[in-house]
Amino acid sequence: MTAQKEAPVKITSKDIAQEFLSRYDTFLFDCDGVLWLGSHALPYTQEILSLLKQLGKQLIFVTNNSTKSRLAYTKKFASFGINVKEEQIFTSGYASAVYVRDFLKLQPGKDKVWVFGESGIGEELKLMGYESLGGTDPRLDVPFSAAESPFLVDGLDKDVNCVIAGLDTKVNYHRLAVTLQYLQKDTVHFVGTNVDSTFPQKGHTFPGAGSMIESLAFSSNRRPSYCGKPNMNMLNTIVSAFNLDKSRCCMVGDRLNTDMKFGIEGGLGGTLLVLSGIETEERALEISADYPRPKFYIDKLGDIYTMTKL
Ligand SMILES: O=C(O)COP(=O)(O)O
Ligand SMILES: [Mg+2]
Repeated sequence: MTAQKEAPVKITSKDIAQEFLSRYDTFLFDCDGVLWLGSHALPYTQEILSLLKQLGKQLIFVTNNSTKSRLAYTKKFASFGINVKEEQIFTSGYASAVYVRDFLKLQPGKDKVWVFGESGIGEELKLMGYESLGGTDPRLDVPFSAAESPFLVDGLDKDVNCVIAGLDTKVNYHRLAVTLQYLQKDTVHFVGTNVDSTFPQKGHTFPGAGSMIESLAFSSNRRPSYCGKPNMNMLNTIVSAFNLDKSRCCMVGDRLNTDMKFGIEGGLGGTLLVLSGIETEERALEISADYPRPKFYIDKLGDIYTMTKL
């Protein structure tokens, strides 16, 4: 892993904040733990994003959260008073659908995808013309019975050639059991949205997508192809979509092994770790083989706004 040799700089004053802002033209924002915790916006999220827009900065949102589609995210942003276009948003669900289309080259209208996860994955697949099964189908909410599951009684769907697994807050034995049946076929590809072991919410840390996907990996004795951060395919898609000068880009995130790794291994000019989600100051400063150190860190994103404005 490319190590960040210099110790991370903590943004603690107006001068450091302004110097930080002047270095970059484009900011790539992680969402959970940076902009909000579930339905609670973090302080001054709306203000810092509009300040950056006023300064002429380009804003891109890169989330490992696959539960919502990009369109659904525009509505979440709007609920916080933030106007964001679908093209500015990249989710791990979208990245997984792109992988199915461009790398696995599954055929829309013919190949189907079994989804372990929420609506964000199936909606992105549908936009690309793929039929998906499983996912939010309410019949999966029923307690599992091998003899009665409508997904098993008539046999597996022969057109399913891929499983995409992501965060599912309705995870249960029925979903795990049927997904495993598809993964036991070695012709079925195994795609994971994101590795995040945990998921930050207001006042709590809950299980993340990785904890569910790894359960499927363990039972099937297979490894998934993970598509979200820190996978470089996701970064390459973004860099070419916007023709970005990577040296003038900064990745802002709350997790070292996804967000900071994504920015550092992707050769972006900067990385900013916020301590409002998963990580602590101690871990930000630690030298570890498992995750890189960020270039900058700050308690929370909104502090940049309060430091420069108030
Ligand atoms: O859903 C997750 O696990 C994390 O999402 P994030 O990348 O926006 O922090
Ligand atoms: Mg995050």
